[in-house]
Amino acid sequence: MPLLEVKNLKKTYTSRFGMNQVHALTNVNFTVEEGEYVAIMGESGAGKTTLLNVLAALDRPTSGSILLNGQEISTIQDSKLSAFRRRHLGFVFQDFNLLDTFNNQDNIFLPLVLSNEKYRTMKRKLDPLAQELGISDLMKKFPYECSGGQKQRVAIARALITKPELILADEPTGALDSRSTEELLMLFQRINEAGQTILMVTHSVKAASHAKRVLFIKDGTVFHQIYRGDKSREGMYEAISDTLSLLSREDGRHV
Ligand SMILES: Nc1ncnc2c1ncn2[C@@H]1O[C@H](COP(=O)(O)OP(=O)(O)OP(=O)(O)O)[C@@H](O)[C@H]1O
Repeated sequence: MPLLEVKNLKKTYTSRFGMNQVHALTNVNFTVEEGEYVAIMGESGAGKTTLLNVLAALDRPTSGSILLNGQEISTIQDSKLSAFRRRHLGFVFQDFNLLDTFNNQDNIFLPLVLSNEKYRTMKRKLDPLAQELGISDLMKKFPYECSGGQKQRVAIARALITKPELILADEPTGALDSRSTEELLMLFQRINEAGQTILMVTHSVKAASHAKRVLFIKDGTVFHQIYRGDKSREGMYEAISDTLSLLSREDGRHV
């Protein structure tokens, strides 16, 4: 059984008085196996953020099915959604989403605090993770005292501390300089090699070339995919660039 199974997923936004409809996801089908590292690419407006929001159970699909470990998530009751997200998913955002009024340690503890874990248990989980991510010295600092790359590592610690089945990352390198981008990509690779499943939306060909598979979304559907296979990073980079330029042409359906 795949870790994530998305079937016939549709999302239509309807304006308040029903005058306008936008078919953001027209028919999305794909699966993600445990341990995969998948990037999602596509032009602006293709439906990537919509897809991520629906997968994250932050928004409801219009129809279709999303199974995470066999559990249908599109029909989970509102009252149970936050707990579901905390238990099963980890999030990494472009703008980090850290709370500036909490120090880094408390930001990382947040999902555990919400699950009523004891301080001692939280600390036991944090210490090896902070060490692995190279942020042990930053625990008492506040996010506004840290660089973008440091903040993103804190955000990754917050995502990983609950041992989620799936990390959903939305443009995680978008706010980072090239050195921090490289560090983050190496870190994602290490985390993935340690068994963590990652699904990442990105505009960056470089970021996507680190993934084991890239899905291309066009007009609200999965249009094409590339497997890394035994391609080098450079080979993957080229294959992604070629596909993107085909996608941007009107006759891209010949991919
Ligand atoms: N809340 C909303 N209400 C109405 N239409 C929306 C809403 N959110 C997104 N859309 C529309 O749905 C389509 C897909 O948008 P989406 O944000 O998912 O694209 P995207 O691929 O993430 O784009 P980008 O790369 O620019 O972030 C677009 O036409 C967008 O205008």
